This record gives sequence, structure tokens and C-alpha cells, in this order.
Amino acid sequence: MKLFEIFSGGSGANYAPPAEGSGAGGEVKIHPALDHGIQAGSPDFSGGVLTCHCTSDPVKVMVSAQTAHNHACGCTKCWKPEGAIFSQVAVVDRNAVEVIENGSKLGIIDESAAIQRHACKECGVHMYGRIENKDHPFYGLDFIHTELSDDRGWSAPEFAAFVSSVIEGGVQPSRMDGIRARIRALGIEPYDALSPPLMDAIATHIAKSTGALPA
Ligand SMILES: N[C@@H](CCC(=O)N[C@@H](CSCO)C(=O)NCC(=O)O)C(=O)O
Ligand SMILES: [Zn+2]
Ligand SMILES: [Zn+2]
Repeated sequence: MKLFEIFSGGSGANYAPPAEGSGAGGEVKIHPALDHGIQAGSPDFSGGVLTCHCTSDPVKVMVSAQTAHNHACGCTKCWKPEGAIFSQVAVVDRNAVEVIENGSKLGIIDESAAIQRHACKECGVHMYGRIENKDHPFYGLDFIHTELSDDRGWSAPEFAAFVSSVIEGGVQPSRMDGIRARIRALGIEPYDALSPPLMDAIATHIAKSTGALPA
């Protein structure tokens, strides 16, 4: 199976957890779209419109396909809603992503990054992350945050990635046991990189490009 096949397979605007990230019930806050239980996706869902957080002239991006491999990501590069320590990010075929309004407000956060994040220069929200390197294992896929859409039915988060990286973002290392326990209680597994199937797929892509495995 090709990597592309494997990988294509409520707004957080007012979210403000306490500084230490514990809710009233004592739960660790992960992300507003996960904290009250993970919502299942709909098998017949076929996309929706992502809207940035600007109150006037928001950027709108049409995504005309269901997402795959939705996950919570603890890395420092993915966009997180105010107060959240994880992002929620999924992939979708780049051909299914189209900027439909106010695209002039978009700029690329870091042109040297593998995933070029096209963000609203006014509100800072990342509208889509695109890979331009054709040799990258994930070329052909865009990274999007489905919480930017009011549509319901997007694929559900399946795992938490780059969990240890939240420390790089300023989370106290002493909180990690609680964070991993909360992720497991939500019904998904915490990983310090991507999920094992995706890491295997990346390694397979590399092995085929180096010749360690037949192409
Ligand atoms: N410890 C680093 C990890 C950053 C990282 O490797 N992020 C991954 C996952 S992002 C979505 O799953 C990645 O592929 N990054 C490539 C890029 O961002 O261009 C940190 O926390 O910064
Ligand atoms: Zn905006
Ligand atoms: Zn990330």
C-alpha cells in the first residue's frame, strides 16, 4: 500500500482553560474538540468550509472531501486554539482544498518547513498546511483543522501524536503522566511521534527511496 493511500484513508474561539489546564472536574484539558468526548465521524460526510477567526472578512477554505488520520498533535508547529495544549489536525487530498474567500489575508508561516502552513495574517489561524516537496512521504496531502468548520461529520481523532513535544511548548514535564492518562481515558493512544502505522509507512517510503527495500 502506498503512503498516500494509508494517509488519505465547536470552534475553540472562547476556550480558556485554567493555566494548569485542569477542568472543574479535575480533568486535564487536551483540546476543546476532545475534552467532552470524541465525536464519531460520518461515513457519508464529504467536506465543508473552514473559516478563520476574524470577525470581519474571514478567510474561507472549501474542503470537498472527508479527512483521514485526524489526530491531536502536541508539536510546537501546529496551530492550537487559545489555551489548548494540543492541536487537532487531519489530512486531506490537496486537490480537495480551495481558498474561496479573502485569500489575500493568507501568508506562509515558515517557507522552509516541510509543512507550509498558510495562516491568516490577521487572526493567526492556520487554514491549511501544504507539502511542496514531491519526495516527501506525505506529498499530496494537506493538513487542516476541522474545528474551523461548523459542519459535523469530519473524521474523528484516532490518536495523539508528538505528546512529549508539549514540553517544548512550555508544559511542565511533571504533568505528562496526567496528560497521557487523560488521552487514554478519551479512548485514544498517546504517541511521541506519529502512530505506528504512519511511522511504518514513512520508514517504508524511505527504505524504497534508499534501495534498502525494492521500490
Ligand atoms: N518536537 C517537534 C516536532 C515537530 C514535528 O515533527 N511535527 C510533525 C507533525 S505535525 C502534524 O502531525 C511534522 O511532520 N512536522 C513537519 C513540519 O511541521 O513542517 C516540535 O514540537 O516542534
Ligand atoms: Zn483571520
Ligand atoms: Zn503538529
